[in-house]
Amino acid sequence: MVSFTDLFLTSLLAAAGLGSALPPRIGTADQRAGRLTLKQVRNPRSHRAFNPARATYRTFLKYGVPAPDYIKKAVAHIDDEQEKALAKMKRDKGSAAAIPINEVDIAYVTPVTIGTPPQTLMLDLDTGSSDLWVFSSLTPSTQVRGQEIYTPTKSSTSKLLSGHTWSIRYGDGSGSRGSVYTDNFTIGGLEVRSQAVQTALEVSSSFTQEQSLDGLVGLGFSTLNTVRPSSQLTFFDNARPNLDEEVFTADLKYHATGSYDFGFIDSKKYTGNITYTAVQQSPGYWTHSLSGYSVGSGAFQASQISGISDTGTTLLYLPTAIVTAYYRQVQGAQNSQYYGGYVFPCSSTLPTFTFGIEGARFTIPASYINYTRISPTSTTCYGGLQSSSGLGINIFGDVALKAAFVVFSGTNPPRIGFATK
Ligand SMILES: CSc1ccc(CNCCO)cc1
Repeated sequence: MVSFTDLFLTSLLAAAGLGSALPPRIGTADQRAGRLTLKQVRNPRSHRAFNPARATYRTFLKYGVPAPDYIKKAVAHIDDEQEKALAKMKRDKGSAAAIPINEVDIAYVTPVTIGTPPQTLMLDLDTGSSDLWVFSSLTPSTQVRGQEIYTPTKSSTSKLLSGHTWSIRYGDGSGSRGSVYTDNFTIGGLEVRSQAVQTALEVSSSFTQEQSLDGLVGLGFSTLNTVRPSSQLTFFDNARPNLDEEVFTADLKYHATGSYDFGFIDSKKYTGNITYTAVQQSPGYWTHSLSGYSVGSGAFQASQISGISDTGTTLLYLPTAIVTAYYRQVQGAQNSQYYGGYVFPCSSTLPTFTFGIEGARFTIPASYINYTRISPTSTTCYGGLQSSSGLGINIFGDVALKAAFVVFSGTNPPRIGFATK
């Protein structure tokens, strides 16, 4: 059977007025004694796409005929087109804003679009969980207070994932549950077709009260997803195969809009080098260790502190011994049962808090730890650093993460990187 390549070459050679001077085939199938059979194999080292004009050019060279100019130009034309095509494939990326939902950065939301035509919602990208759920047309109106909702029946690309349900409870006691659709979903220009979108049939009161938050995008590992009978993949796990780099980055800011990037690391967003450290992905959080800490100008205390980097948790929760060492430096600070944590006079001068990632050091400004007044007229303030003793896990929440540029790397094995900014 004459192959496409043969036909293509013949036609090119014919066009060049060279007839079918195709090179003789190598590798005859003849098994008679005294004859040699050579099996052709693909060159495993050739990563470059096949450029037919280059093959023709070589044929000219092989038969000692100077290749016409247009053949040389054709080689370049095809190389350019292949280069551009490659640049488009596996080059997905996205970049979107991370907007604080109130004046003390209790959470950050990011605009996303769902469905056809696109419905825009503001969702909390949460590395501490792995469900993508939204306020929806199925959420009782008594539980919706100003949130944008996703209405699957208005999307021509929505599909019910029949028989599937979900239910989630977060560390702060909030929660939600519901049904599941798949639909087109984009963040910052990065699209995932048929992303599982979990539609809320019920949300807890703390979600109802957060009127600027329309749901969550879980960016933990998909093993934590609560959809049953079959669990669903996160947006990042769905997008990963098409991303230029298997990463997403968080650049959260203090009382300002930051950003999340997918598929690339923007060198304009950080200074110095990124220091990476190992991630344990079981049971599904971005679990890693700090290499130690220091309070204010005090000496660095080296100690492996295991915890989770969680963009969906507001504060920094560390072992009681570290937290008491910090507040011992704050005149009038106390661990208040009444207020449920460490409080201090708002007029206090707080020390900075520094944490280590391997050999690197990241300092949280005192202002981040002077988190908020107990009430608008109170002179008592609540700390951004609190004890993790009641949680059973240390949580490096937004108070810590906004002091760095953070790279969540979905490579195998996964790792997490921190850089100053
Ligand atoms: C009520 S506002 C709210 C935002 C995010 C979450 C989930 N974050 C915790 C674990 O990452 C819970 C409540």
